[in-house]
Amino acid sequence: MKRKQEPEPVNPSSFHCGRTWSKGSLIGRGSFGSVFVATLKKPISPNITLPPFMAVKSAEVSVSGSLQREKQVLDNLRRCPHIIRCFNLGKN
Ligand SMILES: Nc1ncnc2c1ncn2[C@@H]1O[C@H](COP(=O)(O)OP(=O)(O)OP(=O)(O)O)[C@@H](O)[C@H]1O
Repeated sequence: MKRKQEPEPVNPSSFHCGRTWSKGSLIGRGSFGSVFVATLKKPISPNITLPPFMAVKSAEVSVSGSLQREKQVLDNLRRCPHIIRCFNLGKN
């Protein structure tokens, strides 16, 4: 059986709010952050395909450790088709 090709990691320095994507309306709030619609403005590179609409979680720097752990869990589960992919983690 052929294994699905690993998605290329997104370079954090090229994933900018305002340049690469723009923040839209609030979708919901969780224990340590708020989630907004994110709309892709322009492709990062021809090799990396991002969806036209994504969800972006915004939180205070004080809880950035929790976001990092959440990304780690999502990265570990990236081959599961039922788990969302975390494209990037960054400061704005
Ligand atoms: N990838 C996503 N796509 C669409 N909606 C999302 C996505 N992630 C989160 N949401 C929405 O935003 C809300 C808040 O999400 P968040 O991950 O911050 O917290 P939670 O997982 O619901 O709760 P908690 O942080 O307490 O575990 C969710 O309940 C959901 O409605």
